[in-house]
Amino acid sequence: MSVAPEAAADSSTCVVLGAGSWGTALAIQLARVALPTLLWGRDSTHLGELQRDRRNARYLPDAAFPEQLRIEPDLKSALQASRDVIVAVPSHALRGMLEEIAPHLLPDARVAWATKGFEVSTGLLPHQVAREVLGESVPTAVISGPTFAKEVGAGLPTAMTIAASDPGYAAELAQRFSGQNFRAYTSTDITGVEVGGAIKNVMAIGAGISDGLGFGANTRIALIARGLVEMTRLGVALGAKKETFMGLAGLGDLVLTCTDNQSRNRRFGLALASGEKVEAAQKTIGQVVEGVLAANAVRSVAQRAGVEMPICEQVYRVVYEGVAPKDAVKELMSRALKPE
Ligand SMILES: NC(=O)C1=CN([C@@H]2O[C@H](COP(=O)(O)OP(=O)(O)OC[C@H]3O[C@@H](n4cnc5c(N)ncnc54)[C@H](OP(=O)(O)O)[C@@H]3O)[C@@H](O)[C@H]2O)C=CC1
Ligand SMILES: O=C(CO)COP(=O)(O)O
Repeated sequence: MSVAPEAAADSSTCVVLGAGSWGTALAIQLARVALPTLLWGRDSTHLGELQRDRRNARYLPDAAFPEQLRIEPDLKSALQASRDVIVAVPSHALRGMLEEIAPHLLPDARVAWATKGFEVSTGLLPHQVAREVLGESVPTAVISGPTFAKEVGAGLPTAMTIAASDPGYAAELAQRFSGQNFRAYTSTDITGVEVGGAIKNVMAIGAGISDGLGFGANTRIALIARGLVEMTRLGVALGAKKETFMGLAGLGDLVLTCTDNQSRNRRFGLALASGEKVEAAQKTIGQVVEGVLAANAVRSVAQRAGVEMPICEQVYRVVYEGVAPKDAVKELMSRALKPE
């Protein structure tokens, strides 16, 4: 396999790292709007299949690759071909991925990530991890919002948020992704956008548990509305803007993930409510379930920040302490009454 020479020479080339469902969908979107796009993944056998089939049968089987999408198995070559790097690996792999690419980035490289979650061992948000690894001089951005990979792969109308401290970079990246089917909004509130993306996964587990136990629409919406309060409270304590949580990367992604079974986090919650064990439920889903790690990380981050997050706390207890989902709900309902 090799990179098409015209792709390597073109300054508009983007490289996407991570050939799971989201990396593949993002690469398809960039190629769909006619940008030369390289997709790299860590498993060369899998990449060979992508090259052969012109689709990702394992992670995104229904979406055929546009012509502008090329598979690049060599990480260094991919990074030499483009200054615009988009990282789409799970949160547990983000630091390692950034460390691996750092020595090979072009001098004017810009790095964005689509990862949702905190780093569990440190409680750091992705932009804080990136700053530790890449330093201050590399322009960085986060891509987030209500964006199921399957729907982006299918070209269905979608909106997302791109946040960067440099508004020019966010605007340029938004321009690159946007097309007739896709609209990217910009923000400078990196912390808010990242907190939204991390917390909504924990809430989606909660919503799956609630629906799986047979509770109704009232319960689901109470969870979403109070979940938004928890998310906002933590975000603001960490320096985010309150308004960000009313946008695509806050409320938008929270509602999407809590209400649709495309969400792996929601399906994980449904499985727990049906009595499945944590490991078995993760195995059945067969893809990353970020809310499992986030439930753990958020607990420590919230405790450190002195922020009360009762729904996240109960999701943590179900996932890590084996508390029965029904008992977790009872606990939430019996909390002392307070003003909204
Ligand atoms: N899917 C979606 O709809 C969306 C996902 N996201 C976020 O995107 C991130 C990635 O998730 P998603 O693509 O969905 O996950 P998937 O489970 O679909 O795929 C995970 C991908 O990451 C790869 N990977 C795992 N560990 C490493 C590593 N150490 N180095 C390099 N690659 C690695 C896997 O490789 P391998 O196959 O070899 O294991 C696989 O290609 C998550 O943070 C998620 O929350 C954000 C928006 C939408
Ligand atoms: O982040 C997502 C949609 O915005 C994907 O959600 P899940 O990881 O729960 O599938």
